[in-house]
Amino acid sequence: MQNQILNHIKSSKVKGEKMLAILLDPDKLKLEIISEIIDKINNQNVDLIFVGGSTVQKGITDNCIKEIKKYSNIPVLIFPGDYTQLTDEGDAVLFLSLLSGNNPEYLVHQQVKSAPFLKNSTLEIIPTGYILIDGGKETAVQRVSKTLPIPQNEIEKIINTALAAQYMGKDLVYLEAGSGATEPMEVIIIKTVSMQLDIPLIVGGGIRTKEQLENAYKNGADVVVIGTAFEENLNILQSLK
Ligand SMILES: CC(C)=CCC/C(C)=C/CC/C(C)=C/CC/C(C)=C/COP(=O)(O)OP(=O)(O)O
Ligand SMILES: O=P(O)(O)OC[C@@H](O)CO
Ligand SMILES: [Mg+2]
Repeated sequence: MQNQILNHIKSSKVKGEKMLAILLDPDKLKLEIISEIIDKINNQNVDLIFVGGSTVQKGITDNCIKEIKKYSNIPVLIFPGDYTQLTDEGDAVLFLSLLSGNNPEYLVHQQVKSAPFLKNSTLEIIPTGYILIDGGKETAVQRVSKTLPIPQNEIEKIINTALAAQYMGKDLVYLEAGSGATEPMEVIIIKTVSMQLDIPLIVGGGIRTKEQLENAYKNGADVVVIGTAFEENLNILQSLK
């Protein structure tokens, strides 16, 4: 069905049902351990599985998602660092444009390079404004994209960038503090951005505790993404429930 996953995210937002996404990085996932990993995700209120990385070896996302799909019915969204990560094994792609930076490669060229694949693809395409916020240390996204994050105190710029995403027709905004950020972004950012947006808001980067998760939800995040904390402790989801 067209827009199935986006519609699910939108209707959850309307109902106030918060969503949790777990980020899995194909580079770090040996195929042999995927069944064990999925076992830790199933039945833990995980709504979405994101698969991607800033740099992923070409061609491995395919087998990684195939393996995930053997053990789980949770929708798989490709969260691509570049167009080579696209595969029809996924259910949808967060069709990112890195709006916080001024590198045309990540604003539009990666998207152009993905068009020949996407025109014959079954992936649901979800246009997403991706906004990198300074999380206190240099991140993989920053290194790969050669762009600077927006400082947390430039709140007007963050709001305006998120609004511009919505006006451009993006279906989602993703506020990213960077994978493994020492601290999640200040909740005031989530709050002010979410209050001004009509479209759903994804928040990720540095979220490790139940309190941080709840704070993100309370302040208006519709989807929270957890990657590093799960990589470091596969049993963490029990304590976040
Ligand atoms: C639209 C298509 C086909 C591609 C989008 C390309 C764009 C605009 C990417 C944005 C910039 C970028 C490099 C995003 C990466 C997002 C991501 C998957 C982050 C999670 O991975 P990390 O944890 O940061 O990276 P590693 O763990 O691989 O170091
Ligand atoms: O790895 P963490 O810090 O949980 O961040 C998740 C995601 O937002 C990274 O792109
Ligand atoms: Mg990572």
